[in-house]
Amino acid sequence: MSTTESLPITALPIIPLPSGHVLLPGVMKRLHVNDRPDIVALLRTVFGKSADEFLSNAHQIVGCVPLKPPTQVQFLRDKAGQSHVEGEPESPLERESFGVEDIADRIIKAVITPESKIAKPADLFSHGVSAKVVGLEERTAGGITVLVEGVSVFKLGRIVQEAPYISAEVEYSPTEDAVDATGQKLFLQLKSLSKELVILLRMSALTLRSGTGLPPLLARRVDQFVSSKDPSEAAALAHFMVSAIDANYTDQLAILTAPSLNSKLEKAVEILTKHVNTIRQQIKASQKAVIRRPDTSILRPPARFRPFQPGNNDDDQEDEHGDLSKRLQVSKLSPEALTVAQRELKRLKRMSPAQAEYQVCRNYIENILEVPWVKTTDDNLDSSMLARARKQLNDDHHGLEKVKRRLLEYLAVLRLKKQLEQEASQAATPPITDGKEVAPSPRRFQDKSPILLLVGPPGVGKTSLAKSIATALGRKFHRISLGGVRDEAEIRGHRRTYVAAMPGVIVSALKKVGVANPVILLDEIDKVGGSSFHGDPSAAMLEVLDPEQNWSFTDHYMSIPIDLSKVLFIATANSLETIPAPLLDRMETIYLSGYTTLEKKDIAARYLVPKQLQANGLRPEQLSLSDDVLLKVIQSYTREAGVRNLEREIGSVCRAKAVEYAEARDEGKLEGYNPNMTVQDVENILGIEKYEEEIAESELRPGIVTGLVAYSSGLGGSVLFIECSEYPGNGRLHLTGHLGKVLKESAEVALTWVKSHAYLLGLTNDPTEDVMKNRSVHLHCPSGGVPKDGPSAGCAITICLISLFSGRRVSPQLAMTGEMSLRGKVTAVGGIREKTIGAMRAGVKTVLLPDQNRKDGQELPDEVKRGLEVVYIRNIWEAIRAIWPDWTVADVQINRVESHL
Ligand SMILES: Nc1ncnc2c1ncn2[C@@H]1O[C@H](COP(=O)(O)OP(=O)(O)OP(=O)(O)O)[C@@H](O)[C@H]1O
Repeated sequence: MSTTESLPITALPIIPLPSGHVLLPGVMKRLHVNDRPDIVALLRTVFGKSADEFLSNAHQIVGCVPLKPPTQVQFLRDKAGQSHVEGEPESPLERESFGVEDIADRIIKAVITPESKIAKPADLFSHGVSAKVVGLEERTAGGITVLVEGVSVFKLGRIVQEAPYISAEVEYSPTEDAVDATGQKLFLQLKSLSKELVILLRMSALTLRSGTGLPPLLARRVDQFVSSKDPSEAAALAHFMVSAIDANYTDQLAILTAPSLNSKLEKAVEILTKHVNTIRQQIKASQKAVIRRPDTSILRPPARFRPFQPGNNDDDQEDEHGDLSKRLQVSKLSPEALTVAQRELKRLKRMSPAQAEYQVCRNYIENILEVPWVKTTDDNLDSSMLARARKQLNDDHHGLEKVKRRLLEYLAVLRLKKQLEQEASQAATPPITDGKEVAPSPRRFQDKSPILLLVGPPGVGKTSLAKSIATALGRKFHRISLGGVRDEAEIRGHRRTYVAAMPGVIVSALKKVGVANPVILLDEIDKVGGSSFHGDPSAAMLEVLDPEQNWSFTDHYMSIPIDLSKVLFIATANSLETIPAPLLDRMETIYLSGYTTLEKKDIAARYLVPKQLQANGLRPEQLSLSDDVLLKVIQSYTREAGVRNLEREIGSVCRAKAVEYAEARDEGKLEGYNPNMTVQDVENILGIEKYEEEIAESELRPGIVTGLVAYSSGLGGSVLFIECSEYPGNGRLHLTGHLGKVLKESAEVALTWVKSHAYLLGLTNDPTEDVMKNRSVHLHCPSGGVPKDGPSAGCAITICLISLFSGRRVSPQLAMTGEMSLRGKVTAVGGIREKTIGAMRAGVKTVLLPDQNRKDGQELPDEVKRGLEVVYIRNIWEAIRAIWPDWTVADVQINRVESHL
């Protein structure tokens, strides 16, 4: 739109614009005037000297005329927007700094910094723009700023005056044409380019650090301004946009002199397109730069602490992605795992390594790739498997016949199942697509073999049995120690949302062995913590150990179902008491009881001595340990159900002998070295005896009875002395010796029974007399520091009280165990094997066992059967008869009276 007709002025005072500046209609411009007496004179004359005069003359129009572009030199601008003149490029760097391909050959010589000078009429460009002076400002740095607003384009005519300022006749350009169809198209193009530019400038405010971006508020305003324009304002939009982007001098001059609206719009579209492309490139380049040099100074340690990382650049990142993709292609994953891994890899490719999430995602993919989803080792399940397994178990372990038999049964079943599986899979051959193996269908044969639980005292060979099974099967072996696991996350892994999240022990074990069918030993399953605020680890074990569920075990970190059905789990425990019932229910228990002295001697001779000789660098002929020596070590230096301490003591003996041998050899006195070890040598090497025969020290007096105890900690069995003493009192029973509740109750039951049968026993003269009248009894079990509990001392306490009241002694070589009811009935107890072995070790000759334990008695080791006389009793009367065969008082009562209540 033109305002030509409303402007009658034909001669205008002219402000020559500073070099490189162009004013366009509708646009405001600040002109910094410094050292320009011509402009100061113009302003004084035209607008008066005072502010009031200026305001009253504010309608005055001036002509703003740009300077002619130098004809002999071409202006070019570099990326930083500086003007340069054409010339030969001096270096690739110089060429690079322009980054404009089409001027690559011509290029740039020097930076032009035009000094302000008083322009002459000859310097003026042919066209200019009439403008309103809308403001004047004094500058702090000196000079003034003139604010002008462009009104209309004119052609410069005759110069009317040259000094003190230029004044010239002007000829306004004709009214602009109405917008035709082409103009309409160009206008729309210009509008959309303008909008795109605003968006790009907003984006660059986020990505570029150079401050080229547009603040959001301003961007919105510009956007609104552009949107509000209609085709009739096409020229105004062109002027505004070309000025706003600060297009180069020649382009602005081209707009100024455009002969028609369409050519102006065409030029504006061209300028804007160029500009939009440049900004796009800048944004792209800046994104690359972010990837190349992530500005993560906050996230990273300072450079001097940073380890050297070779080639931390784009290529490395692409290598990493390529490497992961390759591994993904070759790894055999389950279909679910493959889908997840592909999805995560896609996510990873979109991320910048500077993002914290990048490493998390990468670790996750690595973990998926490391888990053996389908890879297995071939089981040695051929026809010779059972014979081989039997040999392996026998080679590694002495005795344990029952356990070995059970393990062989287990392996036989496994083999039969495997055969069935093979037959089934042959019948339904898996589909092959594109030569690739198809993952097994979820309805395949599931191996639901029971999970074995080996229970027994420490050092009886539970771990080594599991290892032997793995060797016999040819499977990989891994041991997971569950002792002290309190946190469910240790078994199931942490969710990935946590910092430093990891998979749980089960997945870690699979990653370590690298196959899906290892033998995994879950050691010390009885020491897994119960439910707490950390979750319930034993509940997590339920899923692991349930053959019905564990084919789709879900680790919190992996969150993909993992098939554990091919894993052979073997658990070990020292006692069953702390294992939760549901967990116990899922396992098949195999008991391993402690070894007898003779068994230990055999184990030592066949396995431990050769092992320790080798460990200490001795040859078999350089040390010989006789049976006596071994027995001495077993009986005087170890007291345990297993053989771990025994192995350690044998190790000490071997070391001492190794030193002796080495010294003899070094001194050349080998002929004086004696490879045979004597019992005396053992005492010299191992020091004074740690354990002496307990029976030897016990005195024979009324009120002392030898009971039997099996330690719940799995330490085997031993004897337990029960001592009673009476003192004048009011019938009180005083109990000491760290006794548990059940044991105390047993003592009360025993006292009640004795009181009620005192007359029959001949302890009182009158059936109505209280045997406890005027006396109190103190019952004590020595080793007061060791907690004792359980009902099995009932019989022994009763006998102890009877012995005290009757004054009859009980032989210390006679021990007894059995729970007693209030009717005097002796009932079954546990741990018979441990108790009898302990009794024999302590020098006991006769044991009284409940008749109900006859079956356990029959299964006792031959050595125990030979060394101990076992008497089975059904009630306390039978016990009395067995202990004091000469006591006739009670004899009469045995079969007639069982109970007096
Ligand atoms: N019957 C046996 N024959 C040969 N060696 C044995 C026998 N029993 C145990 N050993 C040996 O005793 C040592 C300890 O055994 P192992 O580590 O298997 O005990 P464990 O029952 O697993 O103990 P814990 O409950 O403390 O883990 C091993 O060196 C093992 O070879």
